[in-house]
Amino acid sequence: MTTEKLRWAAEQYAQWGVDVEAALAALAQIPISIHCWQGDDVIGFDGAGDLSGGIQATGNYPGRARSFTELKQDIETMLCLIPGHHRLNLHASYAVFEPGQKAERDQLEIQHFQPWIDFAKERGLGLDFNPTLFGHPLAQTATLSSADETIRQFWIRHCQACIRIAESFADQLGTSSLVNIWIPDGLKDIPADRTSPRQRLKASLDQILAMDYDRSKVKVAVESKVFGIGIESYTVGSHEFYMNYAAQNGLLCLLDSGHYHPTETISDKISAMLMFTDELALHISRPVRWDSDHVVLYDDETRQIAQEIICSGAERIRIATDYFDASINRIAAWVIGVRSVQKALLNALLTPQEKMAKLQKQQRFTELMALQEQLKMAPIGEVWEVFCLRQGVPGENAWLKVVQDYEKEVLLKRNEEKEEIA
Ligand SMILES: C[C@H](O)[C@H](O)[C@@H](O)C(=O)CO
Ligand SMILES: [Mn+2]
Repeated sequence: MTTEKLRWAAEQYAQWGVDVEAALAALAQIPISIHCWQGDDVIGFDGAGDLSGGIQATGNYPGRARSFTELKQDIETMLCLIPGHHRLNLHASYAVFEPGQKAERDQLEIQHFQPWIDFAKERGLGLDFNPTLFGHPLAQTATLSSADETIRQFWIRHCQACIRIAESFADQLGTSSLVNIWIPDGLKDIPADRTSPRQRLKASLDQILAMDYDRSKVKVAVESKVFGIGIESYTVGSHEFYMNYAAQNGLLCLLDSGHYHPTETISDKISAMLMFTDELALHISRPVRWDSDHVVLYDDETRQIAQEIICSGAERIRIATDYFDASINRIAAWVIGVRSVQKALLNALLTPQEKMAKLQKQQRFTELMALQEQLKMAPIGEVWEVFCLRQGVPGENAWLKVVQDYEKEVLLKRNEEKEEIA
């Protein structure tokens, strides 16, 4: 039945000159860096402090992962429901300590992440990393832009420790690791001095990058933001700051789709940024009114982002997901979000891009619009089902039952059991 369906779908797409098998093969080669923090509402394991920094995981759905063991179990369940081969994106706050062991964030070492490396090695996953400059007593006011030198140096040491740890990820897993720096520094109301914090942030980044590390193994990215809760009027790490800093220092500029003004989209930025840099990093999220970190859906902007990724060359773009929804089953949130990104990438791979670019160049906009609308009725669902089948994961109508069974057998029992330690 599936073969018949794929044959019929392939015939439909062939009318537009699209090769379905080539699209399926290309999709299987595009890794998504899946964020670990959807599994536990960005709390982490080091108990340093409640989530802060102007971000929020809203909702209180039962069964949140409370330890490495529980989060690993949830990630394993999630990975069985997502087609393809991907990467795991960790935050430094997910350090795994032996009972009674602890380490401050500026003292973190590879031993604190070896359980994650072993997990990744067993499953053929790459690991990406994020210094955690929030949810900590020394992140209450500012971090890399702090006027308190002791605080600023603490966070510089933390970022340098994370680069050293990521270098070991790359050594042990044989794939480079992205270290993405995002800081929550900013002000609730109108600043008197926008310049000095930015001068301190620049000095901090210069000091971090002065360390000796292998730039073929560790790719450092910097992530901008327009505002956060409690820092509505000014963020030190603005897009203009990081876009220029990244270009001047050979870093990746990371665009988070929830970090711009409500009517501003990152899809339009991708081709412009890649005119002037070799690589770009993305956090695909879904803002609703603000950087609300809603689960990514198969919507217009996600499809546009995917279109730009495929047109620009997926090998130049590090794709990651970033959202944290605590109002629904957290494994379902992962599965829906990552599969939405993949569906959007498949849609882009099934688009007759050259044909459409030619219509634009010839200013045949009537035909272009008609073709764009016609393609919305194309049978992508049949092709997606075959992709899931070939990748050994349940199709659209089957994966939720697996999550619901897991919820009954595992997640709901967590509330009855005491919290595990490791
Ligand atoms: C937890 C992540 O580091 C965080 O979401 C950051 O990437 C971000 O987008 C903050 O708004
Ligand atoms: Mn982000």
